[in-house]
Amino acid sequence: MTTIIRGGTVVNADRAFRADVLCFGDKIVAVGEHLEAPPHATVIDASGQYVMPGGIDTHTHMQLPFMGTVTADDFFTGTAAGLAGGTTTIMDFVIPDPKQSLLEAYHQWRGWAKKSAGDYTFHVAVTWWDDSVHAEMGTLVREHGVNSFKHFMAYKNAIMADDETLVKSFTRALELGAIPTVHAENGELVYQLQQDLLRKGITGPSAHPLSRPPEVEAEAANRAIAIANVLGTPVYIVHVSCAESLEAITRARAKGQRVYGEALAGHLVIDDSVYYSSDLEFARGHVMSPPFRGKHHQAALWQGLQGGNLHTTATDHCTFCAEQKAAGADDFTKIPNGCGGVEDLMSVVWDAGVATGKLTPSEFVRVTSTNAAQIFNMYPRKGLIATGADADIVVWDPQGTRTISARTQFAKGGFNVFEGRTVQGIPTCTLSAGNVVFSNGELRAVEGAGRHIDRPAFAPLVA
Ligand SMILES: NC(=O)NCCC(=O)O
Ligand SMILES: [Zn+2]
Ligand SMILES: [Zn+2]
Repeated sequence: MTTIIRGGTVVNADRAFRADVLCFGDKIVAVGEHLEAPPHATVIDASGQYVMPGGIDTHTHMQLPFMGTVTADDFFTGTAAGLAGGTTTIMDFVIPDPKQSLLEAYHQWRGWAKKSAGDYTFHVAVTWWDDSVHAEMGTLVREHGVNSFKHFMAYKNAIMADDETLVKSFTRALELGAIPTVHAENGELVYQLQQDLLRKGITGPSAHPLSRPPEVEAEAANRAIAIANVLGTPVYIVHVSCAESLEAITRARAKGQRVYGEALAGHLVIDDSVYYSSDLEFARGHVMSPPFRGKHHQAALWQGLQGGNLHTTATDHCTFCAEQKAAGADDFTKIPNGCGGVEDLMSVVWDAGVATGKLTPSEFVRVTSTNAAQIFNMYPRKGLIATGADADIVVWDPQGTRTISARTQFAKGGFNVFEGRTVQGIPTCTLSAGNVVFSNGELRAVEGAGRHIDRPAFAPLVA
């Protein structure tokens, strides 16, 4: 299939320029002014629009078995929703049960992901430790294109990694040229605070943020950063939600440590008032960890993105419907943690970032794709509009608007944390591997068309 995108402004992380983009098969084969195209080529008119690398959502959970249930979006519906929003690659998580073989879990997730409509790749969680985990990390890196390992410092009595696991896994990741990543929350403190709140009879969703204050996140972020510093490993902190964690990252980076941070679209624009709604279904719908925070944390996160101390944007897309969330109607600790957003990531970051003047279009590309591609070693295949790169492209109308609603979204779960928000900046066309998969509101996602993206170790900018 040959496609030419004519008359737009190509935006890369380093510059923006007027050019046509010619795609053949799954690759970009030419970028330049007034390109010739074969007569049978599909022509996309991008005049007045931006032509940008498709988004990379560094943090999703499709079809995740979690807290006694399974997320509403599977790999087809979740990746298809991403394509509708201009996100063409997701980075999902293999999460082995404690004592489960990492390789067994990896193959399980690879099987589930075969139905993906867009490209995908996996971080693998290290939830326990013994010599077999050490060995399987090596196999995953050398034979399966995994170069990042996730550590949950929260979720005690489930998937929480203790300090021994963190130290041993970080050490192993360093040997292998892989990057350790952490969900930074002190799981013991969360557990104790939860029990305390339940004892006091505070059982509703408003207890959720009380059990996970910023200090709980900051302690874990500081600990992970200190461990990484002692061992000499890079470290990537997922879903940084508060000023205190960002301060830890900023301090470490100022001393030359390779620390990277991810901001979620939700944490950038939603505040903790959602937990105090009298509509308990609405409040439960927002239960995710770390929780939404007070407004000054949002301002800090934007400064982190602007100042280069936060690097990527993501959603932690992890959808549960109201019935699933109702499992915690009498006990907030039983509400499945997670919210959606993969479909809205690009528009929410553009609307609140670029349309308000906080980010330039090139900075937008940097934080929605290029940095992710570089940190996780998919660059220049992903995160760049250039000859030889994957034809994962979003044609972007910077003036176009849309009102986000669960009623019109492609994602499952029947709920949207951005409900009612009118965003400026929308995709008019998305190409995935050279195929038009979304055009002017029409989703043409194909089940199984997505590919697994191998990520070699020793990313040049990181390891
Ligand atoms: N974030 C969340 O609440 N659910 C998904 C699992 C995780 O990332 O912690
Ligand atoms: Zn997490
Ligand atoms: Zn997550």
